[in-house]
Amino acid sequence: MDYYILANPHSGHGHGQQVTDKLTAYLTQEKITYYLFNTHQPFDEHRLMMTILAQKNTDDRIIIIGGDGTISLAVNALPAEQAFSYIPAGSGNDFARGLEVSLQDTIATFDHIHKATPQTIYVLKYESETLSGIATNNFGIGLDAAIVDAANQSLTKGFLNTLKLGQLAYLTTALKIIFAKKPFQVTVNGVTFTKTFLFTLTKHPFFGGGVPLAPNASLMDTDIHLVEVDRIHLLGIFALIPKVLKAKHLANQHVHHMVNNSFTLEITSDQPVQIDGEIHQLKAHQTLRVTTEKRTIIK
Ligand SMILES: Nc1ncnc2c1ncn2[C@@H]1O[C@H](COP(=O)(O)OP(=O)(O)OP(=O)(O)O)[C@@H](O)[C@H]1O
Repeated sequence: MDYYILANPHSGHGHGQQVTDKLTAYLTQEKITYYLFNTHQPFDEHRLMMTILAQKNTDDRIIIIGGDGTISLAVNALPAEQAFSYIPAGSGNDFARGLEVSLQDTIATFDHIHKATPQTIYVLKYESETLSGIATNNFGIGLDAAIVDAANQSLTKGFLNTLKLGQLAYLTTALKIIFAKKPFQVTVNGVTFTKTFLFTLTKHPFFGGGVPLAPNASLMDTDIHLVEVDRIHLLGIFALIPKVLKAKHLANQHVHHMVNNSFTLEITSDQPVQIDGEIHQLKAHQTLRVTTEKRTIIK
């Protein structure tokens, strides 16, 4: 059994390179055969995964090293029946938090992988006329899309990440966007929300680098968690933020939490959507269906 490693050396501001170096040194020392495929540019994951799939034998294993963007792109390139392992090396690492994989100890994570047997997890699968794919983290419409878009571009994120306060980047950007973002209307599984501010579907608890948006969500079951927050006055929003950070927000009257294994929704105005941190557009009056897809992880 050999290892095929797909690594993004740029993830986590260079942490991907450090994690890869640590792992490959250990594999060499342990005389475990591996083949390393480093991404050379953004969105290189699909091409590399195709090469790996063409070269590997059935009993060889795939390890993905990177952050949330890397794991999302890599899983989208993988056939559903192909097992994979993941060693986190990003800045947010929400998928790794959801999987309960160590964010620190690369070698311990590999040792677990090496001895582990395959397990089933469920990730989001989304389909509309113009958008389709797999989301390993979250699918968000409106506010969180605007926040992710702005946070990805903001200089603050890089600065705060160097201080290991990446979560704050989303928070400070969120504060700015909160003043500007208008509510929108969405109908989901027959329920209409007329003044939606934040609308996020997720299979695991975390959002924006460890914020527990859906504290009871799990990758191990088929439940999809929808968290919807209404547009309320600014004081109410500010009062809600510490509650979200402490996972106490679901009891708030302006927060709606629905759990189902399938959601069908439609919006009445065009909105930005963020899918695993990538920004797309969702058109008004297009039906979007979100279900789960079974995947196999070795962790
Ligand atoms: N060699 C490369 N140079 C620049 N960008 C790359 C390279 N390889 C991959 N990418 C891009 O990096 C992005 C993924 O980064 P990733 O999300 O994994 O790290 P991160 O942002 O540090 O972590 P997190 O999302 O967990 O905060 C993807 O858009 C991917 O295409």
